[in-house]
This record gives sequence, structure tokens and C-alpha cells, in this order.
Amino acid sequence: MRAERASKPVTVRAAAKINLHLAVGAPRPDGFHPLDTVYTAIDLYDDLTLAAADADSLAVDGPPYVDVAGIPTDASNIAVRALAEVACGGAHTVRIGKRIPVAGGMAGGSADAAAALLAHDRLHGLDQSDEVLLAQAARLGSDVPFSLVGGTARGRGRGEVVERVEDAGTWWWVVVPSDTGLSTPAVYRHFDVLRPDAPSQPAEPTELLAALATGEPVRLARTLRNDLEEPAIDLRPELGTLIERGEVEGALRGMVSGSGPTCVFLCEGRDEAMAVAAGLSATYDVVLPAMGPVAGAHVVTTG
Ligand SMILES: C[C@](O)(CO)[C@H](O)COP(=O)(O)OP(=O)(O)OC[C@H]1O[C@@H](n2ccc(N)nc2=O)[C@H](O)[C@@H]1O
Ligand SMILES: Nc1ncnc2c1ncn2[C@@H]1O[C@H](COP(=O)(O)OP(=O)(O)OP(=O)(O)O)[C@@H](O)[C@H]1O
Repeated sequence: MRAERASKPVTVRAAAKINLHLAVGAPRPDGFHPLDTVYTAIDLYDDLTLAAADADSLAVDGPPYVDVAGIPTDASNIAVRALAEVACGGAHTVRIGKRIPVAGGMAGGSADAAAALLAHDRLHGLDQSDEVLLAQAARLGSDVPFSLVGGTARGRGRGEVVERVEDAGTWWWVVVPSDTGLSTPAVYRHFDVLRPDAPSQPAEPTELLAALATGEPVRLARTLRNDLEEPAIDLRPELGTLIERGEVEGALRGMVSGSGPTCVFLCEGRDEAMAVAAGLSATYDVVLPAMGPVAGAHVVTTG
């Protein structure tokens, strides 16, 4: 969220997230679930380029593992919704270079929304405050404020109230996307079926925050938690098999990312991540080593 000003096309890079702690409470009257979560941003990015134009247009491309066909190119695209939210008049071309799996539980759409908000601000030289951008982000989705902030941060409310937390580590991951996405609302609905006794206050990440401050991966692995893992695996039993396999290959811990179906594996370091990735590649087509934490949405090119 650094201030850079430009009237030429602006490219903003925004990262995928992993929920290191995702504690979910009983649904609120508005249907959303209260969360206590700790997000971390990893070096798997979407790049969004915004330019002023005579007519609106949107184009998306990405490597074969990205389900480009599953991304709407009309007004329902969340990047387009973000621009509509902040519309200052005038048309835009939007180009999204997508690397974050679609409907994968890694906040891919949220990353694009955050990128669009920041690109719009910089393209038009608005230089709005972080508070204004964060409020715009929260209106677009629960994960969008974190996509702006990046690093490692705690999220409360429905996930949109974010504050940075101390993180002394460089964490190495292996990311394994699925061919077919999972609907976030469907996973929350299944959580409600499996956990009718969910508490109104979600569990706090006390042990996890202490582990983050030590920078020790073995300790972090012991404290990872995702309350949406059980419903995601119940909907997609093959995810349980994948998690077991990654741990056999040497990961400290495997887990479902957010609402899934992407699975992520925390490893002791870079070499171990490469070895786990090589082992999983024998069976799984797309296996992506990654590290974090990395920055939130930021300008990479202007003009
Ligand atoms: C699963 C997570 O990725 C974990 O970080 C998020 O909770 C989902 O965040 P998101 O995709 O930005 O979600 P939103 O676009 O705000 O909401 C999509 C849908 O997810 C469900 N939802 C989302 C967040 C939340 N705290 N409770 C919910 O029940 C609701 O059905 C909502 O209609
Ligand atoms: N720019 C976008 N990129 C990806 N999907 C989009 C976009 N705009 C709208 N969508 C729609 O949103 C749905 C959810 O996509 P997204 O990739 O954000 O899921 P997700 O990563 O599981 O989200 P989260 O982790 O925040 O719950 C897609 O199936 C698609 O129909």
C-alpha cells in the first residue's frame, strides 16, 4: 500500500493467502460466520494491469492449471465490481495474469479485487489513505482487506478486520491445487451441518502467534488449525489422501487451504519443500513450491 502515482497503465501484483489459523464460530444473524484467523501471503501472485480506455474490457490469461474459463469476464468479475465500487467515471481495460488457483481457497478473486482498488487509486493519482482503501476492500469481500495488507495478519469479524502480527519466520510451502474448485458458501454450509454446536466466539490463535514469533517451522506446524478442513474433506475425500501423502513425502504438516480444495504443505525449509514437491509430482500434475510471508498488493510497473 505504498504511494506511487501514475497516469500510464499500472500493474499491481497481489498474493495468494493461506490461513494458518482459521477458527469459525456459529453463523451470525447476517449469515456470515465470526472468524478468528491468521492469514499469511505467499509468493504465488496475480498481476492486474489497469489502463484508461474508451470502452471497458477485461481479459484474463494464465498457465494451464488456472481455470480461466471459470472466471467471469462480465460485471460479476470481482475486479470489475471493485472498479464499479470506486468508479470515478471513465472506462478501463483490465488485464489479469492469473496464477492463483480459481475457487481454490487461496483468495484469488480477493487478490484481484485488492489489485484493482490499488491500481485505480494510483492510475488516477487519488492517493487515498490506507483506511479508505481498507473500507472499500471490506465492502467487496471478507478476504479483500488482507489482500491489501499482506505479510502475516490476524483477521476478525467476518475476516475483514485485519491487524499485522509479529512473524519472525520465512516459511516454505508446497501448494497442490485441484482440477475442480470448491464453493466457499457450500463449505461454510457444510461446516454448519457438521458443527451445529460451534461456539459463538471462535477460538483464539494464542499458540500459533507464539510459534510465529519464534520463526521455528516445527513449532508452527504443531499449531496450524483450519475448522473448514473437515467439511472440505467430507465434500472431497481425496483431499485427505493428498494430505497424508504430502506428510509421507516429508512435509511437517499438510492442510486444506481456507475453504479448499487447494492443499498446502508446510516444510522445514527450501530444500525440504523442493523434495516434497518432487515426491508429490510423481502423482499430482500441478505442484507449486512457495514461500512467505510476502507483501500485500503493490505496484510493480507503471507506464
Ligand atoms: C474461507 C475464507 O477464504 C477464509 O479466509 C473466507 O472466509 C472467505 O472469504 P471471501 O471469499 O472473501 O468471502 P465473501 O466473499 O465475504 O463471502 C462469500 C460467502 O462465504 C461465506 N462466508 C464468508 C466469510 C465468513 N466469515 N463467513 C461466511 O459464511 C458466506 O456464505 C458468504 O456469502
Ligand atoms: N477475478 C476473479 N478471479 C477468480 N474468480 C473470480 C473472479 N471474479 C469472480 N470470480 C468468481 O468467484 C469464484 C470464487 O473464486 P476465487 O478464486 O476468489 O475463490 P477462492 O480463492 O476459493 O476464494 P476465497 O479463498 O477468498 O474463499 C469463482 O468461481 C468465480 O466464479
